[in-house]
Amino acid sequence: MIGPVEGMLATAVETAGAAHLTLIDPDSQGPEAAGRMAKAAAKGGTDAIMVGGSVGAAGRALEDTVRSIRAESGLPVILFPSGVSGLCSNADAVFFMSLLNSRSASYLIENQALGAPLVYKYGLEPIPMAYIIVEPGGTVGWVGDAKLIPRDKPELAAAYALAGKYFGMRMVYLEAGSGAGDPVPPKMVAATKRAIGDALLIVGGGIRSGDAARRLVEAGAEIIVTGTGVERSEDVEAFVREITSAMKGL
Ligand SMILES: CC(C)=CCC/C(C)=C/CC/C(C)=C/CC/C(C)=C/COP(=O)(O)OP(=O)(O)O
Ligand SMILES: O=P(O)(O)OC[C@@H](O)CO
Ligand SMILES: [Mg+2]
Repeated sequence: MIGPVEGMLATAVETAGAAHLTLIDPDSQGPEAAGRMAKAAAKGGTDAIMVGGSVGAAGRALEDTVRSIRAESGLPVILFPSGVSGLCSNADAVFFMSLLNSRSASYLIENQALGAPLVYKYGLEPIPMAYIIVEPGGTVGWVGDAKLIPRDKPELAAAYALAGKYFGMRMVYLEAGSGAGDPVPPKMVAATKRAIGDALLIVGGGIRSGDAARRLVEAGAEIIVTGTGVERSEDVEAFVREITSAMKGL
């Protein structure tokens, strides 16, 4: 069943051609700074805030960060958990993902099995998502024990993505890893989108400019994620505006 946050993202994609998500890692700054970043990102045209990190995004810092972001930005918060400990009760939704190219049962199904009762108890909206990590993969590739998709093998990304769609996942996330030197190649994005049809394609990792975001959306990406660029920019509103104005309404 499609919930309100997923519905909002689908509508944003329908009306503007693409949506933008800002990733905030609770381990990178305190709750107040996270709230300020989210507020500026909202002014810059981001559609929702993802909260997570591969290491240390848990407990009180996670909850306080989510609270501050919701209060300051008024945007929905989607958890992007590295495991069960990345869940908390005061967010709106969770990317309920399986890392399809992991070698570890822990990231394929175990965290999800242990987390599912909490998602239910907390009343979080689960958004079923296939998570696929492409070279270079960064910290998340290592932590998630991923058999990284080679950058010159778009057909492998497309095959994993189609498997996810056949499992019923309505979103596919192609991830190059936070801070990647280059984003996922546009050819891989195009091949993946061709394979998954009406499932929504999210692309993230190493996207630092409006041009890069536009190239990915032209190739078939529907949701663009930026994390490091937002964390590092002096003027978050201007940075997010550069990305969103380049990729929306094409
Ligand atoms: C659905 C539930 C309960 C768990 C899913 C568990 C899975 C499949 C996790 C995938 C592997 C993993 C470690 C994901 C982490 C996702 C994430 C928050 C990545 C980005 O973090 P950043 O903070 O940008 O990167 P750094 O860690 O490099 O800072
Ligand atoms: O930090 P960046 O490189 O923007 O990557 C964001 C996201 O894809 C990481 O999960
Ligand atoms: Mg981080």
